[in-house]
Amino acid sequence: MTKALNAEHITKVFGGLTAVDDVSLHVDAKELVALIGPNGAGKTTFFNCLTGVAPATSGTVTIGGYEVKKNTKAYKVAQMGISRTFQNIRLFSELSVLENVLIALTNQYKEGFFTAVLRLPSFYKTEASMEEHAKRLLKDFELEDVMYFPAGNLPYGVQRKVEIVRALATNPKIICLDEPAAGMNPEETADLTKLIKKIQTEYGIAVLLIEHDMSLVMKLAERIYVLAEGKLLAEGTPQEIQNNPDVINAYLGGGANA
Ligand SMILES: Nc1ncnc2c1ncn2[C@@H]1O[C@H](COP(=O)(O)OP(=O)(O)OP(=O)(O)O)[C@@H](O)[C@H]1O
Repeated sequence: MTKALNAEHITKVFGGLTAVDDVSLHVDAKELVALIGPNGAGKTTFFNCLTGVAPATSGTVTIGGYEVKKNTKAYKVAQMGISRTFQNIRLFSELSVLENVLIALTNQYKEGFFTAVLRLPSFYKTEASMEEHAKRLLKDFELEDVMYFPAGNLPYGVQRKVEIVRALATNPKIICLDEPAAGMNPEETADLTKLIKKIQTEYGIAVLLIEHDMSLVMKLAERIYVLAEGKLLAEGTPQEIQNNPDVINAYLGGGANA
């Protein structure tokens, strides 16, 4: 089976600091994998290498079997089938929830230049299909009640949810979520857990999850990779990771939210 994501020997150097050091990781199609590690371990930097936000110093990334060429722009990498969320919410706060999702859909509903400029009938048909698609997604994730609200006015947990649905709207092979539960209350975290599971099982999209909330990770992940000081410390099932002495020493025993 083609892997949703295959990253081999990724290294990222900032000046004198090697933030990610020869890390290889893969996510199979429809698999849910977590990447954990103490603060500063290199998790977000690794995500940035995967998604073209800050290209790796060395190493290769393939998405759905296609290699990401060096210096490919982040939006081109996204078009190859990887989408992500950031630690800090990056919605268009003045726009409505619906408009935020519509923006993410535009790549899938491309219109010819003349069709758009001349406002030919197919332009309006495409617009209507996009809106229907966006509303279907919002309904599916129980966001239809807030779809006309400015995204920036919504509670934090709801904004996070909108951001994930927006990432889903690009029709990716894999979604990378960077600490989606950070700052959420227990009720919001429970809702988020269901949402992530739904992306994997009902939408058939692979998920790579960075998260400090260990109960969420242990509940959701099929496999876990552990980073420490930029290096891959361990890889295994949740049970193997929980019982790995190196991991307990470096992370779970180090005051993490276990
Ligand atoms: N743009 C940058 N320039 C220089 N150093 C950086 C840059 N980005 C990250 N770093 C450094 O790289 C290391 C890894 O940081 P990174 O944010 O990837 O860790 P993390 O595992 O995601 O941490 P956290 O769990 O706190 O988000 C840190 O020492 C950080 O200071």
